[in-house]
Amino acid sequence: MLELKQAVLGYAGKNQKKVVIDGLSFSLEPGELLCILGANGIGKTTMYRTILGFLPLLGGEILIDGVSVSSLSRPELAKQIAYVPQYHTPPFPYTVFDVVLMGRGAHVSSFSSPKAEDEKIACEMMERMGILSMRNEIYTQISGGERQLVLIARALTQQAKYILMDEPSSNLDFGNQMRMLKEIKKLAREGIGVCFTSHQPDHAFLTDASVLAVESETRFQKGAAEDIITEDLLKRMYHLNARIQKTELEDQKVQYQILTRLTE
Ligand SMILES: Nc1ncnc2c1ncn2[C@@H]1O[C@H](COP(=O)(O)OP(=O)(O)OP(=O)(O)O)[C@@H](O)[C@H]1O
Repeated sequence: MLELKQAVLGYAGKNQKKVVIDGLSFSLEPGELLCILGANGIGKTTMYRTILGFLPLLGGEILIDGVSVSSLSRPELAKQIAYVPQYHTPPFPYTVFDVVLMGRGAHVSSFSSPKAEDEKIACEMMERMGILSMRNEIYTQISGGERQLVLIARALTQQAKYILMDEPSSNLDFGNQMRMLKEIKKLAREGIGVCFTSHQPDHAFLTDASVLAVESETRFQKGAAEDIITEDLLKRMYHLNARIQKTELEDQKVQYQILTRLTE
């Protein structure tokens, strides 16, 4: 289990400290799908970067199965957590295949090169994301949405226990958004703990994800999507008057939809 306990997240310079999130506690279980909601600038990326050790933890603890992530080496951490960033520009014009194969880094010792087995896994994951035919294209010359799919394939290739995704649907067209959501739901069913941020609360309903709502520096709540995403929450978080419509479907499932109108 990945656990944050009273975590204080932010930026510490030589003379000043900027706390963005203060006292965040939640856990992500293997096989759980968690959607993190929060307004722009609330601290979602800061949280990911702290979990991954790119930013120092300013207080509290971050643990995997009871062990502090700060005590893990880079390859040990990479076997536990894969990350899909919002933006990524590699320093060289690698091919799509090379970028995806980089996900095997933690599994290949520094003195050896990737083996046929690593290449097979990379190809399988490209196929899964529908980008195998792009394998020889230059990563810096493909579209933003295509890059997003490549980064997801790279994270899958890492075969980590947990995947953290920073707005994975932000550059994707409607069809690719739905396919990506289906894919991450499937990953969770396969036992991976998947956490994704989204600016579309609908995505939490669509995927039956649990939700962590980050409302302010000190106000957070986690629970089932239908309990957390309320009309009041949408007003507090997005300053929006919206209605949540509940529809009973024939197969006894319930569908929740967020309805908004543009008013003068
Ligand atoms: N390098 C930095 N130094 C100081 N403050 C920073 C730095 N990077 C980000 N911040 C601040 O941290 C806060 C949280 O930013 P963060 O990028 O984590 O938000 P976010 O929730 O991911 O936003 P968005 O939804 O817009 O991507 C913001 O106020 C931002 O200005």
